[in-house]
Amino acid sequence: MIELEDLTVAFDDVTAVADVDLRIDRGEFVTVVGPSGCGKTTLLRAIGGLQTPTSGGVRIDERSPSIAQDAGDIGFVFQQHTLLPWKSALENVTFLREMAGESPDREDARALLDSMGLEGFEDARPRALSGGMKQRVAIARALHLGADVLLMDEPFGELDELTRDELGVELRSLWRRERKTVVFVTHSVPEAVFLGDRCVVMGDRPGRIEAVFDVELPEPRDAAVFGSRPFQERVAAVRRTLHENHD
Ligand SMILES: Nc1ncnc2c1ncn2[C@@H]1O[C@H](COP(=O)(O)OP(=O)(O)OP(=O)(O)O)[C@@H](O)[C@H]1O
Repeated sequence: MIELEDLTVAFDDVTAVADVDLRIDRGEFVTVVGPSGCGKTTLLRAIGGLQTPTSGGVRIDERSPSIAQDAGDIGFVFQQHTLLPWKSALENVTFLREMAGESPDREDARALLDSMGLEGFEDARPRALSGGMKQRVAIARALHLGADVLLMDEPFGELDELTRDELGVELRSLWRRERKTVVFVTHSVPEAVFLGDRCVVMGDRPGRIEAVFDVELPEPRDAAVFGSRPFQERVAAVRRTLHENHD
């Protein structure tokens, strides 16, 4: 379980995140949506131990984020794929575990790439992969680490809309198989509603939680959901809350 208690992160003259309380259950998929600059990335970085809180705190299964990270329990996926250009897709997946001193499990890495639709691209370098494929490799890399918690910061932000929808469908189905705890930050309301069990809506100045929506949609969530009425109603409700809290 991830517990945020009274979490505040301030930079010189900006309070990026103010008094955030949130509990995320093990195996839950939580999305965070909010206007640009409202503190989403800062919140995610604090959860992952990359940003020290000014006050309040974060516990991951009763441990500090840095201890959880040292134990290999947190995987990150960022907007920029951060793959190593000189390594193949397969080597990029195994690399972080090798860095951690573990022997590479090429079979697991290969299976993950296959499950992400990258069969036949194991030996390709990143420059030969499309943006969507690179993000698939980055997700496989995080899963190969064996982390229970995946922190994802706009991972599909640079992709075209169709690829973004496709990857959303794949990620949700992957999550149903693996049941990782996922915290997923996005600007996109439809993406937040489609992916999340709960959708956290942030307001800005200072960054705070305005509302948390339970998203109950029929499973499995596939592309047909995007056109469904319950989906569109939830998107409209989240949008309303965002607009109400943005000046
Ligand atoms: N290292 C830093 N030093 C100073 N200010 C920072 C730092 N990191 C973030 N901020 C400020 O904190 C606020 C929140 O930034 P953050 O990147 O968390 O927002 P965001 O919601 O992720 O934005 P976006 O959606 O545009 O990526 C912004 O005003 C930003 O300028």
